[in-house]
Amino acid sequence: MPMLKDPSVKYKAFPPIKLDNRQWPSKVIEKPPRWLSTDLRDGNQSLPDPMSIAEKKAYFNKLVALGFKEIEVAFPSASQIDFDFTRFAIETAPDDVSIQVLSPCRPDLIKRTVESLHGAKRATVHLYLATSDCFRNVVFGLTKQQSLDLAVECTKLVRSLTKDDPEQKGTIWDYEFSPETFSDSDPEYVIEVCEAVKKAWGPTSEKPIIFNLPATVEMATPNVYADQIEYFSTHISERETVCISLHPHNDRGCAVAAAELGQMAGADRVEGCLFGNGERTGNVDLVTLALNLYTQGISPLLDFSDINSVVDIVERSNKIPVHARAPYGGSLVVCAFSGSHQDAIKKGFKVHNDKRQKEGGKDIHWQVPYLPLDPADIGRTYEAIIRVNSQSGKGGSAWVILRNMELDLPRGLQVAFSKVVQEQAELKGRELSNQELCELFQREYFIEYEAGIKIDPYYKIIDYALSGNKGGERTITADLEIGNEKKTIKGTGNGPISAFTDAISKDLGIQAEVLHYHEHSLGDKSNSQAATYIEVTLADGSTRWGVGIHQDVAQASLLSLSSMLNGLRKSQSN
Ligand SMILES: CC(=O)SCCNC(=O)CCNC(=O)[C@H](O)C(C)(C)COP(=O)(O)OP(=O)(O)OC[C@H]1O[C@@H](n2cnc3c(N)ncnc32)[C@H](O)[C@@H]1OP(=O)(O)O
Ligand SMILES: CC(C)C(=O)C(=O)O
Repeated sequence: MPMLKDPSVKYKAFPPIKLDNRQWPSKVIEKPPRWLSTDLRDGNQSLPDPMSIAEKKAYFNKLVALGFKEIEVAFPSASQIDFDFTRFAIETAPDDVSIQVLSPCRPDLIKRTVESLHGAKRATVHLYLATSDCFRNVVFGLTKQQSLDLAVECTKLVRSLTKDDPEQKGTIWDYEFSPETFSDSDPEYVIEVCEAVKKAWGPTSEKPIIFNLPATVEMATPNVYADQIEYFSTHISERETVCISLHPHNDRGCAVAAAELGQMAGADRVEGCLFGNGERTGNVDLVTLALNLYTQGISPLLDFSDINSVVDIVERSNKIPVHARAPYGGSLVVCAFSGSHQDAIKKGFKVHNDKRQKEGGKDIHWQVPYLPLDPADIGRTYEAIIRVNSQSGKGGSAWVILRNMELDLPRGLQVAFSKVVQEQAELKGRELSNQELCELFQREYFIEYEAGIKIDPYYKIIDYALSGNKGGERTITADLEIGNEKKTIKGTGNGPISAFTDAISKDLGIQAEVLHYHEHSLGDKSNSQAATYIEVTLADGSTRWGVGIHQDVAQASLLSLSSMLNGLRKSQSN
């Protein structure tokens, strides 16, 4: 069945909400909402392969560790497993964590649900009843008044079994009512039902009733949901005795936007799942909402410092991978392949780290191009940020060499090495790992370093002696191993480098004039090594780089010249 040329015959645009003088567009989110995780209920009920008890327990413990204070753990009347898991949660929850459970407005199921909570320190009974015309007519066959009466009768039953029952005084009870399909309901009718439910429950400002307003199916643009929330917030009476909770689903891919605009519209609480698991296209992603707050400078009061462990438990429990591009947690979201991004990120990190060093290492405003968040804040390593393939530029491979070998390549050498990398990346047709890049660098410049591979250069410096002449000239006598032969070369100059280039000119017949020289120390240990980078102009006018690493700076310089000789020989033999 192909798509309709005129879909309007089958699909109707969602009508705008009549909301005079809407305020939410000019509002800003200034604090985190009350969070409720429904991973173990709405998330779990939607899984092809539901969590085992062991997986639920591990997930529950992770939610507590992340800082959730309200956790919907089950639908206890649905199965013995859900009932028993509710008991586990009741028995293990910290005193400040409220255990929430869901029940439909069916008295027999409500009684079973309340039974599952016996002895809880804190518990929330959550009832739901759809209020849209579609559900009321198609699923229940009830009139508006009958649905309202059912919601009131069930609320009174919950009250009689919980806060009004002397046997239940040991539990701090909360009550949540969801006009299910709120996003497709007549706003005035929802208010009518909730006013009646509120009257039946009897909330106070200290113990507000939770009205959870679900976009059970996301039906319209996020601004419409915000209008619906603001309408509810401005029309419900005794607003101070009400906690407005959001429960957006993601059918149009807008759940995060809907949840943020809904908070701007007055909501106090958000229900969702980690990385957006849940029915169909999922519930709103609580990780994204929390870290969106964080990158606005607002603590979400949830701890995602080890985001990889969150990804791990979500994937293992749901048996559904977190999308590689999922905000903050996706495997590809803190890495850049394209050259201009890598270049900008590398420069951004340098500016940031230099500024931070000047400030004594304290945290400063984060402004690194393309990275809205410092990956380290959520436990992600910098190494993974820049990865190299055929789309990468000089900055990417230079970043990898810097991070893995501590070699801060001068720009000219970055350009030269990037050509070598590009050739390899195109040859292999894939990303080059950090190890492959470091080995490529070693082989290209014939250098060895602690964690690297063994290199067998043709030109080796075995020993050398420097002597000073009158007038400040220096003479070098260097013992080389060239292939399998030993040879001593001798030259003079104003320093070791010029003396050595003089020696290779006289005794090896290789003209090399130093064009650029850079050096820096490696590591912060007192016996730290020196890295030197030399670019020379050869007799034919071409240029070539050499790299040397040694504790002695002079020796490192000579090694960079022998590196250049080896590279020259390699290019001539190719
Ligand atoms: C939007 C949501 O995610 S809501 C939560 C949904 N989650 C689940 O359903 C998971 C757990 N549910 C279950 O295991 C089962 O539904 C049970 C055990 C609770 C009930 O099973 P059954 O009695 O066989 O009913 P069934 O699953 O077919 O549910 C449909 C019945 O519940 C009624 N119903 C549905 N929602 C509600 C509600 N909120 N309040 C009252 N009745 C409701 C329907 O009208 C229908 O009644 P009918 O059979 O008389 O026509
Ligand atoms: C039970 C309610 C809150 C629900 O899950 C939904 O409407 O999506």
